[in-house]
Amino acid sequence: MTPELPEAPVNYVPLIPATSWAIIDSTLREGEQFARGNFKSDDKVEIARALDAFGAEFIEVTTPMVSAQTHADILKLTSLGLKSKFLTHVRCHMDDVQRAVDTGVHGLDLLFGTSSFLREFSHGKDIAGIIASAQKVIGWIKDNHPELQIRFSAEDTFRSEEADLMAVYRAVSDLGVHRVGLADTVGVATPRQVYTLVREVRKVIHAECGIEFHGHNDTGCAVSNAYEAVEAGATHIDTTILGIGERNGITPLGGFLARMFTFDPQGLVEKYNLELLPELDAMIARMVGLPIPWNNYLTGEFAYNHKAGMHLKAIYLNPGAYEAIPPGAFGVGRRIQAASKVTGKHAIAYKARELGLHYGEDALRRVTDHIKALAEHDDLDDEHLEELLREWVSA
Ligand SMILES: CC(=O)SCCNC(=O)CCNC(=O)[C@H](O)C(C)(C)COP(=O)(O)OP(=O)(O)OC[C@H]1O[C@@H](n2cnc3c(N)ncnc32)[C@H](O)[C@@H]1OP(=O)(O)O
Ligand SMILES: O=C(O)CCC(=O)C(=O)O
Ligand SMILES: [Mg+2]
Repeated sequence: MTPELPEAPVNYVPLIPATSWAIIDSTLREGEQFARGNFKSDDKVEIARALDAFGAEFIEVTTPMVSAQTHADILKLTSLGLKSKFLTHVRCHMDDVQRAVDTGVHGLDLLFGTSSFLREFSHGKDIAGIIASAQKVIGWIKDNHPELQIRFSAEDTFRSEEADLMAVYRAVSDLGVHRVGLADTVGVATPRQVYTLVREVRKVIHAECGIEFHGHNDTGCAVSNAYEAVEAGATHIDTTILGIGERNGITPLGGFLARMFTFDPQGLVEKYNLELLPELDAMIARMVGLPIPWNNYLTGEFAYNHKAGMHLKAIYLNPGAYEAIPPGAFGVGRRIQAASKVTGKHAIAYKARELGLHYGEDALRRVTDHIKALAEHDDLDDEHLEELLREWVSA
């Protein structure tokens, strides 16, 4: 139990219990499609182990069709004996599926683009052709590998005709898939669209069928859309560490968990080793050769930086005044930036007390104003602040 966790009121029932959804982390699939996502075999093992330690329920890996090395890497990953279940993302094609079934994965994530863009420019099949391929491929898997979980996703869902989508989802549900996927492939969906469509899809699939959401971040809605999907009844959310993926990526693991934490903190603590998130983010930043963005959810350098005097007064009394999520729950700390021009007397008094110094009201006002004036163009560093507080206490 994380000590800083906010206490839930007695008889509190979480609005969205963490038990209602699972993570499919796709750092090893969508993440490989990121501009700098060129993971070596050892990197893949490190990522899989880290996700497993974190508690990710599923890890999605690239299709073995990519290369002989990728095929060998999947075999290696699935033989690690991890608790996380591996899924491989394959085209709805017999060659791909036959190559994938013996890789030791728990399931196959099939997809077919259903929008007019992808029907015309990607694979050239109409809706009837997509359904016919799905029947052939899913039928073969069911007959030959009934142990495998099957998911079927309509790629570019949110630019597809609703009637087409419903026909496809109904057909694959009738074929007995375990999950259907909605993919916001170009990141164009709004939260309301996601909510509405998930509800509609729920009506045409069988009762046991899960619903997965995969959302790109082109218009900045990847986290909100994943949240709306869950609120509407989605059972699985695709994430990647730091959100890496095609173009500007997908729902980031940290961002999604930050969102969901606010509904059921205890549930998240029970499911995941949340305090490992900084290590996960740092690991991927290192592998892709980029810094963690300064404003990254939870783990960005300034995600828990407090500066303004009005904030600092309250933060010292109760950090919850200006923090939705206690940083300790995710293994990060807060930063108090007390010696800037926007500081106030309460923050300065706290800093002084930390040094064992006590200021009367007038002296506190004077030293605060002096610090604010000195910091007009740049903050004072800790050393300078301490020196000044010691000097002015007797002045
Ligand atoms: C939105 C997404 O992220 S979808 C996932 C994207 N992931 C990948 O592309 C995985 C990495 N890809 C690869 O290594 C290669 O593209 C491979 C091995 C899959 C295929 O390589 P190639 O045979 O050289 O084909 P190429 O990539 O140029 O073209 C894509 C082919 O897939 C077909 N295709 C596209 N979508 C699907 C689908 N859902 N199901 C079946 N076939 C499909 C296209 O029709 C095209 O085949 P064609 O040449 O017979 O028309
Ligand atoms: O298979 C899926 O559901 C998602 C595929 C994908 O990466 C996308 O559509 O952006
Ligand atoms: Mg994608």
